[in-house]
Amino acid sequence: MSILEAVDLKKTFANVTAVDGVSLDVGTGEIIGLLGPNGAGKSTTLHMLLGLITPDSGSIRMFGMELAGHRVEALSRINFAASYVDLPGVLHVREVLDVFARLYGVRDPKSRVGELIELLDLGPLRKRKVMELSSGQRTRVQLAKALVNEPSLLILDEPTANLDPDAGDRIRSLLVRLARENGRAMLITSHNMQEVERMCDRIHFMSSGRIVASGSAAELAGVYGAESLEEVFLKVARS
Ligand SMILES: Nc1ncnc2c1ncn2[C@@H]1O[C@H](COP(=O)(O)OP(=O)(O)OP(=O)(O)O)[C@@H](O)[C@H]1O
Repeated sequence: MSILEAVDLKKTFANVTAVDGVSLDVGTGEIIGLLGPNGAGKSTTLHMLLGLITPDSGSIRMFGMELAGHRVEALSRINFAASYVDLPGVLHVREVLDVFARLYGVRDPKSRVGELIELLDLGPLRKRKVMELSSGQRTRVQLAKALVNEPSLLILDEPTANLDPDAGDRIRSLLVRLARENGRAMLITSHNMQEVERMCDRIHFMSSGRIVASGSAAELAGVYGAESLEEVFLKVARS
């Protein structure tokens, strides 16, 4: 079942065309990767899908509803994590998760927050202020926050950017498990090609605001005569 369908999205800031006709869809349990060089338009695309900025044109449907007319209902079923989004720094980790659980109307906030603390290995940090955490620790809190409402669609802008190899590996395994076992759909951006190769069912390469290549990692490697996704990236980015 299609959870997200975006058709022909366009966004221009002053004289910069950030997104120029992007169409994509995400189905139940699918992990879709959005790749591309710096400035390609990935975050702008995600921000339009999240309703944070309004597209100049194009349409977005989530769970069969037009986002523009059903924002509250659609957005209550998705969630988002990015390292550049600040969480309330003076609150303790547990308090932050509790606030978001209540904002999303989670039925039993206390037990959901307990589950997330366990899932993201935040036990030792639960009584620490968010502003005192390292960037990698904050990333784990961001991911816990993104899972608080058990979203059907997770939008993740570089979900493992600040994580050490061990924490990154654990988070990738967790996200893949949530997709495969719980049917959560995900749309992620990443500059880590091994991560994308391991996690994503389908990949879209963006360049100058457009999707210029799409397929599984294996399909893209075949099309570009490359041995790895990293090599595909270099060929696409430099072509
Ligand atoms: N609020 C804004 N005002 C003006 N220009 C913007 C704004 N947001 C993004 N842009 C421009 O739009 C283009 C796409 O930016 P975007 O952040 O979507 O790229 P990205 O693919 O996410 O890049 P990165 O990999 O560096 O995060 C860039 O040229 C950027 O400078």
